[in-house]
Amino acid sequence: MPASSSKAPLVFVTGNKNKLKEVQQILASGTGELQITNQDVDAPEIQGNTQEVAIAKCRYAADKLGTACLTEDTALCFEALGGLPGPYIKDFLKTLGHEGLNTLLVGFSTTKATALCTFAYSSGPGQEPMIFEGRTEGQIVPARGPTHFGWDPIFQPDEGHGQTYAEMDGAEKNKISHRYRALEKLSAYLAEETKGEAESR
Ligand SMILES: O=c1nc[nH]c2c1ncn2[C@H]1C[C@H](O)[C@@H](COP(=O)(O)OP(=O)(O)OP(=O)(O)O)O1
Ligand SMILES: [Mg+2]
Repeated sequence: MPASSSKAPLVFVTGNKNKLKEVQQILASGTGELQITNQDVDAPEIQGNTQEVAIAKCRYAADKLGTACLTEDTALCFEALGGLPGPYIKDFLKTLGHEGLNTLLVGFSTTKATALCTFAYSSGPGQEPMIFEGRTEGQIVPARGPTHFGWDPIFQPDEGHGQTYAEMDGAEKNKISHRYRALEKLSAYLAEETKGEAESR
C-alpha cells in the first residue's frame, strides 16, 4: 500500500472552478500520490508581492478550517510594467477586459509576460505556509480562442507553437503551464514528507 493512502486528501481552498479542474487533471495524470478535496473559504487577499499574498491566503484558510490546506494564487506579470499587474490581475482583468490589458502595453517595446503560479501549503493552523512556484514565459496578444478561463485568450506561451493558452487543448496547456510546474514541485515535496513520516514510524 502506498504510504500516502493512509492520509486524508489534502484540502485545496479555492473559489475558482477552472483552477480546481486543472489541478485535478494534472494530478490525475501524475503518480496519484496527492489527492485533493475542495473548499471555498473566501479568504481576503492582501496587497503585497505574490509570495506575501499566497502566504496570507493560506494562513487564513488553515486557521479557519483547522486543518492542513493548500491555496494557490495566480499572477500575470508584464515585463514592460515591472511585473504588474502581477497578483492584481483579477481586478485588472475584471475592469479592463482582454482588450484593455492589451492597450496597457501600447507604446512599450515588449509584450513579454510571465504567468506565475504560487501554491502555499500549511500543515495546519499556526504552521507557517511553504511556497511552491511555477513560471511560464510568453507574450500578451489580442484575444484568440475560447473565453471561459480568465486571461487564457491573451497569453501566448513561448512553448505553445503560436497558440494562446485558450487555443491549446487542455492536456497541452497542462504540460507547460505555470500551474503544472508549481504542482510538480509541491508533489515532490509532499512525497518526500510522506516518505519521511513512514520511515520514522
Ligand atoms: O491558468 C489561468 N489562465 C487564465 N486565467 C487564470 C489562470 N489562473 C488564474 N486565472 C485568473 C483567475 C483570476 O482572475 C486571476 C487570478 O486570481 P486568483 O486570486 O489567483 O484566483 P481566484 O480569485 O479566481 O481564485 P482563488 O479562490 O483560488 O483565489 O487570474
Ligand atoms: Mg482569489
